[in-house]
Amino acid sequence: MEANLEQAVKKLISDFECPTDALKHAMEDFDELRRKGLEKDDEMLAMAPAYISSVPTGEETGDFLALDLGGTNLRVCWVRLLGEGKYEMKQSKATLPREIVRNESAQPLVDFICDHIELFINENFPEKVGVPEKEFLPMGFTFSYPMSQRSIVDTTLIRWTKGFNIPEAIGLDFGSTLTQGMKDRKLPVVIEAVINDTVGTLVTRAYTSNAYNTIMGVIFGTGSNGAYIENSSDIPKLNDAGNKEKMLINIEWGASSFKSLPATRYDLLLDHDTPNPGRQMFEKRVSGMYLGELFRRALFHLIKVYNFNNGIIPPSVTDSWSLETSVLSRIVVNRSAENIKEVLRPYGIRFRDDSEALLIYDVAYCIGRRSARISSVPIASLYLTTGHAGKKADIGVDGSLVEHYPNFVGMLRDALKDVLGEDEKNISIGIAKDGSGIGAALCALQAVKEK
Ligand SMILES: Nc1ncnc2c1ncn2[C@@H]1O[C@H](COP(=O)(O)OP(=O)(O)OP(=O)(O)O)[C@@H](O)[C@H]1O
Repeated sequence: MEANLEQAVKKLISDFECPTDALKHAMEDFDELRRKGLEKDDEMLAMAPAYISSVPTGEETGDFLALDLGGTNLRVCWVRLLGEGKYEMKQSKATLPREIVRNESAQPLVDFICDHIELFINENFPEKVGVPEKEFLPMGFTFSYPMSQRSIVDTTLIRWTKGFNIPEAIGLDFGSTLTQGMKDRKLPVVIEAVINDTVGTLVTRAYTSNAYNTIMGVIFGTGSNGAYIENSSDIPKLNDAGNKEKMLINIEWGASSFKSLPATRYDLLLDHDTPNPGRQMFEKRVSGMYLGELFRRALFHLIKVYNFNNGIIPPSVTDSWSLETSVLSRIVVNRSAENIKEVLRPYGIRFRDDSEALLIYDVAYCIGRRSARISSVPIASLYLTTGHAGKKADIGVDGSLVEHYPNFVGMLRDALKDVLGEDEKNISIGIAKDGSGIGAALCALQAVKEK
């Protein structure tokens, strides 16, 4: 191993450190951004009221379709809520093609979604084809992009995130666009609720956990974002809360930029090469879409400047976005030279000796650890500033990163302990499995009840 390489990795690791003081400063920044977003629109944090005013008790029942348009996948589901926090679910999943999610026109996306709904209905509900409108299947739609809402179904897309770029759809109500697409195809479906996956995660966790004090839903998937429960009276921009005391708020915290958090050279280079430089800065350090790319950039630097891999830059390291975050998970799961060599061999990475492989482990580890530590900022800030300090509180989480990156929740808890001290023990964190699907069904149920 080259001594220079060891020094370079040490420096890299220290660049990815996130000291407790910086996290605490960022919590203050976050609280300021949160309050501004509650005051008026067009602030850095969208703070979008979801027009859902309560969380489920676990006793809800009913059958619903759910549609989940995430950053990576499309899911069409059938959900049966059984009460007692239980459910049955059937789903079909498709990866969203890049040329569809980066397109001048929204029509290819609408067609793609309608194709999948049609297939799902033909397979599971053939008896519904051709029924009159009052017999249509009620559907909850999880649309996880920054949107403003005027009611539980009326939305306006503010901007795309997570690598989507369909300019035509911005400023429009994507739920209506989709409804029109379904009408054109005569699909027997009616959208009853449009929600964000954060809200879906919160309500799903409340439904399934028996915790009674679920206060937040957090996504760690392609993007990262959260929802929480706010007092309607503390949302100055809300004109009409419809006599509802509480309101679930989708924060869009992926957009936060915390001046106090140090940026590495890899963050700056990555940001520069995205379609939205200077924006979504939290997301670019935390979420699944970006961690693999940060790792690729770190490898590139180590090869180019420190002769790692004998100075050979394989295509997996030259080509942007060619290293998935799942690669980091596979490295970090086992700190043995054998594992690291095996995971990185297909990507054209070779090691002079075992200690060099372990250095690369440390690089992968510090990128994931920083993500988990930064994630503590909005969670701890909300816990402290929305009336939960010193009390038990439960948080639902969902997304491939938190589910599959080894010990992500453990690292998040360590950071919470750093910033909250003993209060960390008051917080329970649990995966809200199938949050987008179950959550969409639960919100559709609430919408139907309130009609
Ligand atoms: N094993 C893994 N470990 C860590 N990250 C992973 C793993 N598998 C997938 N990912 C990352 O998770 C992201 C996809 O997250 P998820 O499966 O929750 O999809 P999604 O619902 O489309 O995302 P979102 O909810 O943000 O819209 C991708 O960016 C991918 O790189």
